[in-house]
Amino acid sequence: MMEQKRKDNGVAAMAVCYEKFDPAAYLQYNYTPPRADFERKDSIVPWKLACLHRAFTEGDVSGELLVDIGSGPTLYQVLSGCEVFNKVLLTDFLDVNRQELKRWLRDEGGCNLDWTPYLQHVCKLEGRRPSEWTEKAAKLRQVVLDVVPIDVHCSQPLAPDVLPPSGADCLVSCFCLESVSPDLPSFTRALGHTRKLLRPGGHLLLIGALGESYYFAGPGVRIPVVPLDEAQVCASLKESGYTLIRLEVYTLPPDMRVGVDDVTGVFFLKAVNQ
Ligand SMILES: C[S@@+](CC[C@H](N)C(=O)[O-])C[C@H]1O[C@@H](n2cnc3c(N)ncnc32)[C@H](O)[C@@H]1O
Ligand SMILES: O=[N+]([O-])c1ccc2c(c1)CN[C@@H](CO)C2
Repeated sequence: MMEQKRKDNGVAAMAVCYEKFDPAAYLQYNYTPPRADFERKDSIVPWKLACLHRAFTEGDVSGELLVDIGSGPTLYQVLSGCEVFNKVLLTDFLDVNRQELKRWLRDEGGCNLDWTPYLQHVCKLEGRRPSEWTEKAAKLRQVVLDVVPIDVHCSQPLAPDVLPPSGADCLVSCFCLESVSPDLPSFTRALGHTRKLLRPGGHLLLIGALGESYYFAGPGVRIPVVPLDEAQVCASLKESGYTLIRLEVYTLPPDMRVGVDDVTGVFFLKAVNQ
């Protein structure tokens, strides 16, 4: 009884932290230069986009439905996947983030970040002209089904009727699980909960923070993070029932450490549910 209460308290405390999450600040901190500088070979966001582009297009990932776990206020994570899947479901715990994404999807203006450079960069990765970013934006708006609530700490993270009985064909999740879990066992349990959303043989594309113990999601909004190393990520992946295909690591150069967190590295992994 005490153990369950301890788990519940940790998750509840994390939810309180997220009440102050500021999408505009978060986007400013992490998705503008230098971390998102498309002219720099060593910038973090182009590295992430290259990992995702390769993973979605190297031939083993296929199906109808791609689900993004913990989308936040960002779209970069599905810019390659929207060309491979004809249905994309975005998810987040917070309504402020779901509303940010819906504003972009409705093309009504008022978004807190201009995604054009991202769309142009991914067009280039696809061998297309950057000017085709408008077609890519239209494609993304066409394939996104909805932006729905999610809680990865629930054994059923999504509402019952959201997914088809067969589940998703592919999951993508970026900087979510380690940023919402009070400790490593909770991170591993959340990974296991997400696996239940994925069909057998489906793929997981996971991006996350290494060595990070906190990040700022707004002025004075300090959110604790489970500090992970590669070995822990691989152990949690195996314990939750996934089979690792590939793990890649980006180590932050000093000028990518901009004071909004203490992250030391970023991992990208591709895994399969079998
Ligand atoms: C660090 S942000 C990551 C956002 C985005 N995926 C990215 O790549 O930048 C973590 C996200 O997890 C969401 N979140 C918080 N608690 C959650 C929970 N219990 N289940 C799922 N997502 C949660 C937050 O609302 C936030 O959008
Ligand atoms: O450099 N980046 O592209 C980037 C993007 C998002 C995030 C980080 C770094 C590090 N902190 C996490 C929250 O735990 C969020």
